[in-house]
Amino acid sequence: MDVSMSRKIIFTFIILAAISFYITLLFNWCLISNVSKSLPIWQNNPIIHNDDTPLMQYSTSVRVVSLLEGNDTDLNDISPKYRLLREQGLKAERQYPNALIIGVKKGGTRALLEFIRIHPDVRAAGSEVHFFDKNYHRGLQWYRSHMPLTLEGQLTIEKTPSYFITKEAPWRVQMMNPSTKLLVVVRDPVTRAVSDYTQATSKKPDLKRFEDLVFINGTVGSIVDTSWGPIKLGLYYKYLSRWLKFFPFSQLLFISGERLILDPAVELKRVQDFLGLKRVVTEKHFYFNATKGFPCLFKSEGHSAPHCLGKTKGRNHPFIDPRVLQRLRDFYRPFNLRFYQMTGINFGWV
Ligand SMILES: Nc1ncnc2c1ncn2[C@@H]1O[C@H](COP(=O)(O)OS(=O)(=O)O)[C@@H](OP(=O)(O)O)[C@H]1O
Repeated sequence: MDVSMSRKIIFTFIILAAISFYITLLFNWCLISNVSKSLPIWQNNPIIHNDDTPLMQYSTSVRVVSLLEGNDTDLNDISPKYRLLREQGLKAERQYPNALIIGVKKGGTRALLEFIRIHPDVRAAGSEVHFFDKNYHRGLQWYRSHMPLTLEGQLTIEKTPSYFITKEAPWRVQMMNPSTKLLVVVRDPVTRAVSDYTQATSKKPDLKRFEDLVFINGTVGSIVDTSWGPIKLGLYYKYLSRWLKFFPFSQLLFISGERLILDPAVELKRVQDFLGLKRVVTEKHFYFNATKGFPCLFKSEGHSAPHCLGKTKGRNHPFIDPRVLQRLRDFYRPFNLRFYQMTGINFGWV
């Protein structure tokens, strides 16, 4: 091999080495710049989850927040949805309820809550909070912490049916907010008593027969035992007069439990008007489920598919001696009349 030939080989080798070095450099630069671009994306998009537990991911502590149920500090979160809300001047907060479904037990209170919360301007506490009866000692902050997050303009609603019969509840609610709107779902006290009893037997199957508990000495002709819870609770006028000592009549709305089953849209129209809401919940939201025998929903906040209320709503009632039922109707008649006079509504219980 002559000298000029070996020079050519060395020269070609140098050129090739330079090109390969340049390509490697270019490749590494692209790689580094892409990785650094993707890092802020991880940081700006924390994973949305229903739990508050921190999640370790990509060796980084990622705060897990729920858009709907998080606490107030979640608002400082940099999730794009919150940023969007903030940019629009919207702030999500927990607030005390503007309206309460105060009763009556077994009147159809769950149905009312589930129906009204379809409304986009309504947010509801999912379970009964029992603040104004059992949990009052826990304080208002505790109560508020059990409320859902709401945006400006949205109403907060809570339902605990035992409020209606709790002696202290009227003044306690008034102390919280004298403008609180009060919703009362009422139902024929006779069927309500049977419904109450049916629920009690589901928890205590060895409970005496309804017929044996209704009367003081257990016989049909004798005195109705008004100390027995299912009977006492049907004396609506008595409980209502307590509430009227603390709230003007205009702040109460009475919903017929029977109409809520037969024609939910009509009752929901009244409820929306009373709460100052646009009439959004209409007949289009309901269908009648013949098997269940009750109106059900096409969709709601938590379900995108048609669904009915749970198994504990719309139970089969036991057979009750018709003479006992008639005796109870006669017993309630004067008290119902008094209630009709107080509310200005004839609920048609016969
Ligand atoms: N749409 C629909 N689906 C199912 N059930 C309905 C509905 N609308 C009203 N109801 C009636 O609601 C009764 C239960 O009342 P409450 O929800 O107030 O009960 S509770 O006090 O919260 O336990 C329940 O009483 P029972 O029939 O005795 O189970 C129902 O009659």
